[in-house]
Amino acid sequence: MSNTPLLKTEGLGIQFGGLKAVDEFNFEIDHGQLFGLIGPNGAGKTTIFNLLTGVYTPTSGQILFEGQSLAHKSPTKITELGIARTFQNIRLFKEMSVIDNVKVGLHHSEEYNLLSAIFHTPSYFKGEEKMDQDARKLLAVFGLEAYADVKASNLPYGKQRQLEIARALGTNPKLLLLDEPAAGMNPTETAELMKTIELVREKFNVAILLIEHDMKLVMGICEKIAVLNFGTMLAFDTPDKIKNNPDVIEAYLGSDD
Ligand SMILES: Nc1ncnc2c1ncn2[C@@H]1O[C@H](COP(=O)(O)OP(=O)(O)OP(=O)(O)O)[C@@H](O)[C@H]1O
Repeated sequence: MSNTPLLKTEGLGIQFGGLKAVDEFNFEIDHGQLFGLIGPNGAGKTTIFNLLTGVYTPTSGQILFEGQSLAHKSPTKITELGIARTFQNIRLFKEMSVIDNVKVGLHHSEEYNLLSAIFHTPSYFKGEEKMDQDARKLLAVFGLEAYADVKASNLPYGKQRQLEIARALGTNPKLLLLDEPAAGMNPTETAELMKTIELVREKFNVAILLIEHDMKLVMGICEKIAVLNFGTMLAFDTPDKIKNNPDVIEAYLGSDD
């Protein structure tokens, strides 16, 4: 079992009508690794996240998570198995408090007994208390504990993105997928985010795959980078090699991004 990669895709593909959005995508990531996924707009990056999380069903190939096929598994089941994500456009429960947003994620990992919840038994209160403590611990990692009772929509933009990551971590993932976490951030927020991502990887011992257009961030923290172009993998290498790969320069770095 120790040789089994955390995540492996074999010939993964999906077609929408005549368009092969992702084609023959072969990729591997192991426990604790921090990889990037880059490529021009429309290259298929978010589609890959949607395939990995069960939002889309592949039309070819397969996805193995700890050696187990994810075929026909629902997004909820996939979260339970250990894959969590954030979205390109922040998807928080904006009217709820910061801490309640984290608790929503924690429900996945808690043994939740419906009867005890309805009748508010002592075990319900104990469960609630534990959830509250766990949520506060997670917020503390992101320096968000002082904002626990603030409405999520009232947080500054950069902190909303951090909260989304905190909520995803609440499901106790082994693999965290971050979709353009620096989108819309100013340089100070981006620099803070880079530190947060590295801290999360160390503290939670989680593998991270991130889609990002901010090259400074990607090149600065990723061990390896997969480059996607028109749905196919153009290169999969270390940041230094990617930077100097002529195909990549032409397809991506030379484009408007
Ligand atoms: N549900 C869908 N139905 C039809 N086409 C789709 C669907 N989802 C994605 N596509 C198409 O697949 C291609 C890849 O889109 P995707 O959003 O994965 O790109 P991306 O690399 O994430 O781009 P960006 O950097 O702009 O977010 C695009 O041509 C897109 O229009």
